[in-house]
Amino acid sequence: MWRCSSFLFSLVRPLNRRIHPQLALNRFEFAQHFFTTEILRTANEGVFSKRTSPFIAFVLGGPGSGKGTQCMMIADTFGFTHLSAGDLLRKEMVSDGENGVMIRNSIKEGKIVPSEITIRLIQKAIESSENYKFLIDGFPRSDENRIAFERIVGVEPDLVLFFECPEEEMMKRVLSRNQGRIDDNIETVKKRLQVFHTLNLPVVNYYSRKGKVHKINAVGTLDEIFEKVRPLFAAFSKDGPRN
Ligand SMILES: Nc1ncnc2c1ncn2[C@@H]1O[C@H](COP(=O)(O)OP(=O)(O)OP(=O)(O)O)[C@@H](O)[C@H]1O
Ligand SMILES: O=c1ccn([C@@H]2O[C@H](COP(=O)(O)O)[C@@H](O)[C@H]2O)c(=O)[nH]1
Ligand SMILES: [Mg+2]
Repeated sequence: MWRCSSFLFSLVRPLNRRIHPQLALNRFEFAQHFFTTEILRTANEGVFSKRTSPFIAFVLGGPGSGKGTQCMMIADTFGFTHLSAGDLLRKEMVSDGENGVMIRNSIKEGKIVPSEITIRLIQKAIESSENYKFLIDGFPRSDENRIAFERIVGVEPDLVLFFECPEEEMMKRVLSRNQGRIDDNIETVKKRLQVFHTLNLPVVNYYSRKGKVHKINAVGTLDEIFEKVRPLFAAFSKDGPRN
């Protein structure tokens, strides 16, 4: 679906620009204009069947709060595509791309990679997907990230999940994760927690004021936490339409 819109967008973009800059459509506007009918025809998921743009849930929480773990369970159960911003950056980091070294240094220091880079990776993943429902895990990390996403991609999240977890628990989980991540060490975790408080939380507060945040107590077994998450996605099914 979105891959298709991207291809067609690339065909009409020069035309848009020649006509009038204000008439140029961004990619999602284009998808809305040209694919509304198809979504209406194929969708079969209650209130969301009338959607004309992708369904986007931002999944936020401190390091080790369980975002990735719960996203995998949501994706498996409800047919979402799970896009972890951190995973996309780690993949880019080991590719031959020009930003590899900068991304590695940022992750090692627990710093936030420039918005344009992360957004480009997320946007590419959305556009190349057949799906229309996405979990964006670990993004936006700052108000600057959030504003850039809204400006570049032109959509707001439909809901925001926030996993609330005590610091000692997050620290314990990260330090016993054992996946070979370069930021799973005590020095980097301390920095990441600081960034979480100063830059990530304002994003949660912003969406709270807009009534979009669903706060989940992230302490408990995986299944206990998933049972709190489940009702938020009840309108979706695993075998629901992907295009
Ligand atoms: N409810 C839980 N109880 C105990 N351990 C958990 C729980 N949820 C996840 N974990 C474990 O904690 C570690 C961190 O979880 P996860 O990778 O899902 O966190 P995250 O929020 O994605 O972290 P990061 O932001 O660092 O990517 C993993 O080893 C995971 O298996
Ligand atoms: O939007 C993002 C997401 C992540 N980063 C960088 O990656 C690491 C790890 O992210 P996880 O989500 O915990 O896997 C994070 O500390 C940042 O350095 C980012 O810059 N922007
Ligand atoms: Mg994660």
